[in-house]
Amino acid sequence: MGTLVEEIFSRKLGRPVRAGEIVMVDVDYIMSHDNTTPLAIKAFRQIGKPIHDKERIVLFFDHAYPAPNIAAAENHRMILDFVREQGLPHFHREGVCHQVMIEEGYVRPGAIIIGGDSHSNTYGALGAFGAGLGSTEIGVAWVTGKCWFRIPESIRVELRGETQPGVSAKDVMLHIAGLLGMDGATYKSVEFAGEYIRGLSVDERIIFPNMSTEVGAKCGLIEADEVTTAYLENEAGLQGPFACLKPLDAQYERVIEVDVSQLGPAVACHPRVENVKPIEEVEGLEIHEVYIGTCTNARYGDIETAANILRGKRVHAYTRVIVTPASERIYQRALRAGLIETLMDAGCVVTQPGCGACIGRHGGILAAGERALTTMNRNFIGRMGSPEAEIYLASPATAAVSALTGRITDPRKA
Ligand SMILES: CC(C)[C@H](C(=O)O)[C@@H](O)C(=O)O
Ligand code: SF4
Repeated sequence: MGTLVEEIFSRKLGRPVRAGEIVMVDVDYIMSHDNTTPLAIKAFRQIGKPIHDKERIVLFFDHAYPAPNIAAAENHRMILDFVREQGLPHFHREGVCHQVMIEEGYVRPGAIIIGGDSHSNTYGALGAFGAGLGSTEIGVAWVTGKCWFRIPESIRVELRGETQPGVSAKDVMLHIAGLLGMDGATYKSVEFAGEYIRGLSVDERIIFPNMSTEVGAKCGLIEADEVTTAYLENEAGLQGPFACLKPLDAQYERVIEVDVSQLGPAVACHPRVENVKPIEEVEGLEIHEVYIGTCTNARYGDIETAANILRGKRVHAYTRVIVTPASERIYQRALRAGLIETLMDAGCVVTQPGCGACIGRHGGILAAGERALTTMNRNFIGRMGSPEAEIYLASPATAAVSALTGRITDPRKA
């Protein structure tokens, strides 16, 4: 009996655990990528002991892949040598780590997964505990197969109603980020629930735990239901039974209720995610780059939304528009459906799957004085390149409509 995070840890440990307790648990998977694996390897070498279970380690090249410069190339070389030396079986290059973790079936309801990446919270969309940790802890977990946690207190976000046309799950999450603020859920578990969440696809649900990181949360969770299990069977190739845990007689530190039918399209303004404004307040602001990508909003439905808006039109002459599908699977599906052609005909640059322009390494770096409108989750200073550039966060529909005008534009007016 307890909150969803308490239920997940209680099941794993075989005894009831409560918020505030410090526990040591076996982790199901340990994820890291090209940006965080090098320091994990360093810690691993310092410990000098063998890997506990190779099956539980999942490694990615996604943050700067294919290598955009010599340093990234040397980095990949070093990691690949390690993968071969250790004979690690789970090595991926098919897109953003979090998306591929889910697609490839590493994420099961009830699982405990740690990742050397702050958006490892994403796995909570399928009822798994996912948390980001530092590289040293990743290296230690390779050796022990375990990790310690302080069980977090929980905030419940109850969402009801249906969104109006032109308003998407991203707008709802931006609204919540504005409501909670960037330290509004520090080290908490944020449970997203209610009829609105139940009515969303897994692809849309992912946005909420993914961006729980932006409000400081240790994890973001959605209880697994029949939508989750259908996804796991049909998309991730998993077979049940699944541990679809539910909170029971739970004690929440705070319960927030939002009627989503009252919300309009939202924009998180530079340089803080919590700086969320109704689109009317920023409409008309000139933009130099539109970036549709990342683990937050580059799934099939997002690409489809953008393609439907851009079909038969041309993006603004002075705005570059970059679309980076989150994974190869999404890219190929979009290709087969003709969406990539539609986007290219409209003047978009479609890049290889991965983190792309998200952290300013390659594929869409901003110059000083430039302003980007993107479907990402973060907009702090310097995130996409020059510290003198500005980043505004929005939904795929807002991004696509704005690509046509070169200015922040309300998707309801398209
Ligand atoms: C580079 C990596 C460690 C980082 C993270 O942990 O989140 C990145 O993925 C990000 O989104 O800022
Ligand atoms: S897409 Fe962006 S937010 Fe997601 S893991 Fe990559 S760099 Fe981080």
